[in-house]
Amino acid sequence: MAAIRAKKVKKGLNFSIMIVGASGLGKSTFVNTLCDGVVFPKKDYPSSDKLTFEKTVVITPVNVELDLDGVKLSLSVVDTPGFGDNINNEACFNQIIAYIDKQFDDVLGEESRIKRNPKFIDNRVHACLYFIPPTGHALRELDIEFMRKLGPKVNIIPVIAKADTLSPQELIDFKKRVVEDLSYYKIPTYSFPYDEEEDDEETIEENQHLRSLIPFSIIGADETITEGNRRIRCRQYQWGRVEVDNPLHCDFDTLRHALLISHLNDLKEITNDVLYENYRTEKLSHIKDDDLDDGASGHGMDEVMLQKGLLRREEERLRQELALRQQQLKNLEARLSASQTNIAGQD
Ligand SMILES: Nc1nc2c(ncn2[C@@H]2O[C@H](COP(=O)(O)OP(=O)(O)OP(=O)(O)O)[C@@H](O)[C@H]2O)c(=O)[nH]1
Repeated sequence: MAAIRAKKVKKGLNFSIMIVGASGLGKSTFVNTLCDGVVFPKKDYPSSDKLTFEKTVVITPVNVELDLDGVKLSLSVVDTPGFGDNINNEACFNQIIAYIDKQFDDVLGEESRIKRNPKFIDNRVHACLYFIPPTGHALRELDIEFMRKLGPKVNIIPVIAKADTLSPQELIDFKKRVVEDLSYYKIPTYSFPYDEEEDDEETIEENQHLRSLIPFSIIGADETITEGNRRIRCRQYQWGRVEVDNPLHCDFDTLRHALLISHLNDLKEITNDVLYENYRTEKLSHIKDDDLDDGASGHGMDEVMLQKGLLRREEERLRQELALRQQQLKNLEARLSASQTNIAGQD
């Protein structure tokens, strides 16, 4: 299975990830580290008195072209700054969910067109990284509520932000509590699925390992140093440094590999075959109900389109038949008038 995924990646692909979490949790730094460049410039943070007003969530997709060992990947990063700052987060939830729905609607609309738009861009979100604050306690009500709302629409991958602020033991305990909460509150997240009967041992082991890391611990780099031939992306402290790409320090590198290489196609397939399909079914069944409520005879968008096409064809057929009959009538009238002239001549 892993080999098939790697083959598909070689063709050059597009992929869309959404980054969600409270302000200041290191989302922009993470994206810059993921892309190994400055996608989002470092911000000047306002003083605490300026943070009291309510911010609006601005949904801003940014496209980045990545070269992963010769493989071109067009990555769309959907950042959602400021989520979780407001006392009432309902508006933020709605905006983020509306963004995901809009991408599904665009694909649904495109599928229903008789003539396809060759320039159509599919912007459906394939993975949503949900940044959990490193509180060391458990999931907050806000995290639970939001992930439960998002889960049916997008592959959620929970991550612990700024994992370097927790000691190794605190991190182990926090991960355990988050996993318990995810299960207790039945929060649908991406599960690194595998098939015990069909997949090979290596694939099963890889997925089991990835599952065991959920929620992934993340550290964002704020500088890069060179030691000999080694390029080290890290954060430096008085007591030492944490290395972002070192699996002993955090799960960043493993997550990056899963997201952009090994599980990219699986995330896209689940988005298309499961999440979009569920959305489409629900949406079309609502259209059907609305049609029935209105007394209309259509059965969902596809059926309405079909009925329209059939009606148009019937109209065309009747038009042609009318033209034929009119011609036949004209011929008959001409023959009648000719025979009347003959009769008059004979008289
Ligand atoms: N300790 C630690 N600090 C981090 C980490 N990642 C980012 N930071 C710091 O946290 C601060 C905020 O980082 P940003 O990346 O701007 O956070 P953000 O989530 O994008 O913030 P908003 O765009 O306001 O939502 C910066 O000073 C970063 O240097 C990390 O992994 N560990």
